[in-house]
Amino acid sequence: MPIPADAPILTSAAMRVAEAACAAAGTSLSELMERAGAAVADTAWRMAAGAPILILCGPGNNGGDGYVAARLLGERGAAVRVAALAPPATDLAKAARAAWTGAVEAIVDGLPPAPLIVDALFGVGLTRPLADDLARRLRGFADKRILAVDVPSGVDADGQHGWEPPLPADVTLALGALKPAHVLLPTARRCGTVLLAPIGIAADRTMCSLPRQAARSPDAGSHKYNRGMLLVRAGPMAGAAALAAAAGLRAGAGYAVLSGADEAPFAAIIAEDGASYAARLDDKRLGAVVIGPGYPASDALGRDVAAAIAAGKPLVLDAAAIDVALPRLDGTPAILTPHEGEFARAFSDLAGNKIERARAAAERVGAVMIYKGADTIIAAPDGRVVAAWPGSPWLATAGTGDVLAGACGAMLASGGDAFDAAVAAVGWHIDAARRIGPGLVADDLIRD
Ligand SMILES: NC(=O)C1=CN([C@@H]2O[C@H](COP(=O)(O)OP(=O)(O)OC[C@H]3O[C@@H](n4cnc5c(N)ncnc54)[C@H](OP(=O)(O)O)[C@@H]3O)[C@@H](O)[C@H]2O)[C@@H](O)CC1
Ligand SMILES: [K+]
Repeated sequence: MPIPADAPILTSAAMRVAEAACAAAGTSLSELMERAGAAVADTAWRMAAGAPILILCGPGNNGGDGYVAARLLGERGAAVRVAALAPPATDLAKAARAAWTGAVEAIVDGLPPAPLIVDALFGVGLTRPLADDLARRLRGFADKRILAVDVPSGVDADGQHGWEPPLPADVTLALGALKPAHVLLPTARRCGTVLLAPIGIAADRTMCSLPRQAARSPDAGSHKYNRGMLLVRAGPMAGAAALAAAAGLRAGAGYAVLSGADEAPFAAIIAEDGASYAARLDDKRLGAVVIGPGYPASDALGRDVAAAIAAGKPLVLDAAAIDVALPRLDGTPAILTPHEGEFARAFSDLAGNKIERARAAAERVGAVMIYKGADTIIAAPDGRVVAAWPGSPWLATAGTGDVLAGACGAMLASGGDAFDAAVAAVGWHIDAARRIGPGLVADDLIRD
């Protein structure tokens, strides 16, 4: 289920702002609809490969895009039919309907299907779940190829309601920008391959999909300390911290110390007993501290986290270390990596979709949040968001969170912005998982 990299994500309200800005800058809304319809027609043309196409049009501008696409496909010689749910209700959709000279069938039981169905029923203007009889009729097309215009109809584009569409798409053509529903579960799974038609909208980029990761190569002036010196503090389950330290080296740290452990997976990692932890925290060359992997809540964890915060080093906090650190962070640069259960425990009062909750948590704590899951969201206190859907399903296995924490440590230790470090670490983690694929165990991520 690929999705365009580094693409803007806009809510329906932000789409309307962008649309108005376009109009103010001289591009009419009918021109935008023409561009949208042309992009739908191109995609449908390729997907149909000569087979007949049935376009289902709704009453709003999503339906308007469908009528424009029908006209353009007809002009190209495609075998295209149109069926409408209701007459067009907006001026733009009325004009698009009027320019379609073919027949308009009704969406009723027994409507003959076509090998390709274009779903132009509802886009960002959906305000409630679909009526039962419409949902039932749409389910009847489930064995056809489905191209959804903007979002699969029935989906709440803003991702506030997890309404699932009766007709999941093989391809969804997002118009102008991605929408939260394309990157958040459960709806992201129903969008198929997501493509983006830019249509000339100047979209705000505060919220984007995960960018492609450039290879991070050391340069001629690099040495082990300026590539990033990383300290991983082990708890009772030292294996998890060892995974984090090894991942830190693999992700590009120049030097990794594993404090409080007898052995490490690589000879290149300095494994030492916990007594020197305080001295390590004082080391001026130290770039970041990772604490939490394999370290359940205890007085010792509280002391170790407090010492790390007092040292003022950039922190990566995972698992129980998140709860311990929250009341004390107070401006320390940090990346927090909660999974669903940890997030719910720490931020049980926050409401909204996953993006909004991640953002609110980051703002409250003043630290970067990597809210993990198949639809990982990275949020900064200043409102920036990167959505990492679809990740790799092979990461759903023990130890991969420890590896991510170590990768965050490496990116943070090399200096720079904590949000950029978190994005780079999530990207590194997903790329590594995709290279390995079936049968992945967390240890594979640190091998090569
Ligand atoms: N933004 C842009 O830059 C561009 C946007 N473009 C396109 O416009 C789309 C947005 O269009 P839109 O705002 O007209 O809304 P849309 O999704 O067609 O539906 C609204 C209609 O549906 C109705 N309705 C709602 N829920 C319903 C339900 N459950 N069951 C039944 N009816 C329901 C609602 O009526 P009401 O709620 O008043 O009853 C209203 O009549 C966008 O996704 C993209 O495709 C492009 O053309 C170009 C550039
Ligand atoms: K649609």
